[in-house]
Amino acid sequence: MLNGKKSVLVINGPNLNLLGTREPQIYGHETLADVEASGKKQAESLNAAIDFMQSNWEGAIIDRIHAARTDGTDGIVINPGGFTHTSVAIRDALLGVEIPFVELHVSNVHSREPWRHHSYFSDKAKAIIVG
Ligand SMILES: O=C1C[C@@](O)(C(=O)O)C[C@@H](O)[C@@H]1O
Repeated sequence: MLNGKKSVLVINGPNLNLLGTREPQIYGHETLADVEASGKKQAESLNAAIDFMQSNWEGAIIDRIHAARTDGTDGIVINPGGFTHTSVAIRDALLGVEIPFVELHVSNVHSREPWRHHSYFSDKAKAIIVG
């Protein structure tokens, strides 16, 4: 809780800073700023606090997750980008802080290359949003 409000942390991993220009046929035309603005609006309508971070660095994402343990974060929404399919370390960070998380992907990873079907997060996520 943050100032009496439920608090959500939204983490976007590598290459998601390029949303809007990156392979728009897969990821669409909305920028990360657009996505964050609509998340902010949604949080306001729910009287919740929201914070956003994006990084292309695995360690920076892990450090932010660790900080969430003591900054009042109640839940995390994470799009780990390419780290979805590789990162035991980000998985361990999420499990280590014991904050419930939702896994989110802009594209439907299950309709793409077979190696995108495996996620290090899905079995521990409270919910999964794809596509
Ligand atoms: O970077 C990304 C974005 C992604 O997480 C998505 O949002 O659809 C899917 C991943 O496979 C990919 O590496």
